[in-house]
This record gives sequence, structure tokens and C-alpha cells, in this order.
Amino acid sequence: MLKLEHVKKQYKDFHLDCSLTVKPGMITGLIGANGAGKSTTFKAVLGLIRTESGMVELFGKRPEEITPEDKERLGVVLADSGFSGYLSIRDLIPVLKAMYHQFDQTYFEEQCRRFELPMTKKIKEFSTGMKRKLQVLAAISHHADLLILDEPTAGLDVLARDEMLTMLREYMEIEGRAILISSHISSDLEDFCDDIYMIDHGQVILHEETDTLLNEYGLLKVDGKQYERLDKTYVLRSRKETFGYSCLTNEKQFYQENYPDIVVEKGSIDELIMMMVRGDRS
Ligand SMILES: Nc1ncnc2c1ncn2[C@@H]1O[C@H](COP(=O)(O)OP(=O)(O)OP(=O)(O)O)[C@@H](O)[C@H]1O
Repeated sequence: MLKLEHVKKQYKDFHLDCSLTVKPGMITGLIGANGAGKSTTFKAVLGLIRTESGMVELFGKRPEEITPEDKERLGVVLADSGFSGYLSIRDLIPVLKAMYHQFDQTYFEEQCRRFELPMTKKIKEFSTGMKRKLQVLAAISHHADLLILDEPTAGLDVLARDEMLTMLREYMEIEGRAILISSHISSDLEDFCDDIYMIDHGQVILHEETDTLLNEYGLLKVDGKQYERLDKTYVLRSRKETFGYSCLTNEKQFYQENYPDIVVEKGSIDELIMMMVRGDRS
């Protein structure tokens, strides 16, 4: 559905070099700290910034082949955009109808009621959560095949985030759809995505299916002696700790079977990311 190959963009002291693939039926997460390059990647996908080199392919087409009909197959929420605060949802409906031939007004209104979004209140009076929900609803109400959502959960409380993820899971019930979603908070996405890319300083530092990350990656907690005799073939990163070393592995089972005396922790996605970013290469 979407493919990026070494898409490069240089800002003064920032260099993006991003490759990723979004497949139909999959929710793909792009996780990275503030300033890691998530929004820059999204803008490159959407042709909103000029890139230096690399390849973007959307729905199997190069950017110059994309038609207005193809664009309607996209639903987009960008981190730093929104609807005019002076409009109400009532005012917005004709705008959405004009923008998208397939805009489903009945569905949109139903969902606004379900998520308690008032129809006549000005959007500038909405809370952050209400604005975010409205943006996502507008993006999914024209039967798009691919959603590109930059930090849709930012600033949401647990309840609002849950409602948004429910809305997106329901969107995915139709076969062949896909989502590319970013967040700087990995726990927002770890139960939601099928596939995860971690980006740091503009580079993809890890790409794995979520199941693999959660089942095969782990953290070994070893003292100095255990570290010395450890076979480090499957250790991706190590870090000195007060008790000895933490080691990140992508073959947790190997260590569980061969080193029954060492502690092997599952590790949350946040911990795995911390190790990838801050740990030393073995
Ligand atoms: N128009 C621009 N001009 C110069 N530098 C830019 C511009 N846009 C982004 N950058 C720089 O590129 C880097 C990546 O920014 P980007 O917005 O892609 O990060 P992000 O991962 O989306 O971060 P956040 O989670 O804070 O939104 C940052 O160092 C930022 O300062």
C-alpha cells in the first residue's frame, strides 16, 4: 500500500533516511522520541516537503502518477493541523462532502453522537481530545483505504485514547485497509500495531512485528561474571548497570534454555527502545 525506500531529507543538523512498508490489513506504528523524524517522514509521504532522494510508492504508484481519486483513498491526520476553530461540526459537513465524493454523512453523524462531539459548538471551544477525535473521524468517514495518522493520541487521557483506538480497530474490520500511525509514547501503540518501526535521529533503528518484539526480544540481567561467560551472538545491545549488565536480545529463548541461572525479563517496548537507543553495540 505504501513503500518508502531510503527517503532522505536534510535539515540543518537533522538527517532523515527512512525506509518502511505498510501492508494491507496491517497497522504499522512509527515510534520515536520528540524530534526523531516522524512528522518529517509523514510529510515526505504526502509530498508536503521536497526530499533529496529515495522512493515513495503509494498504492503501487509513484508520486507523479497519483490521481485525485487516489488521494481520496487516503485519510490523513497531521500533528500540527486541524480544522478552523471558527467552524462547528455542522459547518464542517458540507466542506467534507465537497472534499470527498465518498463522504458518509450518516456514519459521521452517528459517530459524532457516539463520541459526544457537539454539532453546533465552535471547534475552538473543543478540548484537545474532542479535536483529535473529530480529526480522526473526518479521516475515516470517506471510506479511505489507508490512514496516515501522526500522533493522533497525543494529549489524550486514557479514556479518550481508548475510544480513539476502538474507532480505529473498527475501521480495520473492513478487509484490505491499513493504518500508518505514529506516537512518541510506545505504550500507546504496543497493543494496537501489528508491525513497529522505531526511528531515532532520522534513522530506522528497529523494525519488527509486534508479536516478535514481545515474544522473542527480552532483557538479560547478568552480573559481571555471568556477562563474561555469556555467548553474545544474540545480544543486540548491552548497558552497564549497578548490578552488572542489562543485555537486549532478540533470541530470548536461547538464553532461557542455555543459561537457566540468569534472569530473562520480557521487557516493555519502552525498555526495548531505551536499550536500542542508549545501549552499546555488542
Ligand atoms: N521546516 C523545518 N526546518 C528545519 N528543521 C526542521 C523543520 N521541520 C522539522 N525540522 C527538524 O527535523 C527534526 C525532526 O522533526 P520532526 O517534526 O519530524 O520530529 P517528530 O519525530 O515528529 O517529533 P515530535 O514527536 O516532537 O513531533 C527536528 O530536529 C526538527 O527540528
